[in-house]
Amino acid sequence: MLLQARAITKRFGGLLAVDDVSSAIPAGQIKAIIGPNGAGKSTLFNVVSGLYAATSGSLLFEGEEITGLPMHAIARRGIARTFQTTSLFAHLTVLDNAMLGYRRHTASTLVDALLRTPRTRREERESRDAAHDALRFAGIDGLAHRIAGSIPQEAQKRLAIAIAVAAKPKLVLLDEPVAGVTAEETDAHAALIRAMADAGMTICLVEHKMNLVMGLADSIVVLHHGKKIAEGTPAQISADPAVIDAYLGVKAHV
Ligand SMILES: Nc1ncnc2c1ncn2[C@@H]1O[C@H](COP(=O)(O)OP(=O)(O)OP(=O)(O)O)[C@@H](O)[C@H]1O
Repeated sequence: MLLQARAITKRFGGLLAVDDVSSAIPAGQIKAIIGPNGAGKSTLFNVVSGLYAATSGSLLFEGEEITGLPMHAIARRGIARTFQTTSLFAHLTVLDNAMLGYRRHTASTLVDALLRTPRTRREERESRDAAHDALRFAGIDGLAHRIAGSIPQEAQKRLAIAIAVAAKPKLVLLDEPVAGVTAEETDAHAALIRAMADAGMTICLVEHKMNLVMGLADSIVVLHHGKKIAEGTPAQISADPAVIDAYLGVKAHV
């Protein structure tokens, strides 16, 4: 298993946002987390990526304990994430944003940077190459020198993915990758996510758009009031009465 979550619980005061959730993601799999608003999906992501410390439970990545490590340490292990709300540096270029994604591989200190040591120059070259590769992968290398805040929203979503890809991660956490994009663009994003998996990245995504989830995921975890109520293939999940009751049935009426 690439990632194992064991009995993860996250409490905010009196609220149990994530309640005793266990799951595992084998390398190469696309795992989706679904559930109604407030079910605890983003909170679980935030625990896995190190933004929040779990109240209890443990996380193993490549068999090693990562519970409680800070975000940058988790990123260095090879876990990248995108955020639901775009978290780009809007005033920087598309290329600069993608170069930031590569940071976990660089070791230059401020002194190196000021002295422009050979290490700094080599790392700049490497991160530029990795950033261009990631932008090409996401289909937006043509926008490399544009200001990130000025490109269309769909391209910004692609950039968020490119930033994650530039980190050359083993596991990518995608938080609502197609929120706010059109149906047509959703298909193109699905193809991009599939290409990430084909390139060797393991994917865990939170998404409300069921057509994307059902078409893409190898396995789905369903959360409801912080608890895992089901886990299985898209066919198993779409036929599960508890899931239909808690989520899919409700969505059908919206
Ligand atoms: N930082 C926080 N402080 C306090 N409560 C929080 C915090 N973050 C989330 N919560 C609460 O935890 C619960 C789970 O929220 P979470 O955002 O994880 O749900 P979600 O399934 O991602 O929902 P959505 O689909 O709307 O994004 C909610 O009741 C939410 O209000």
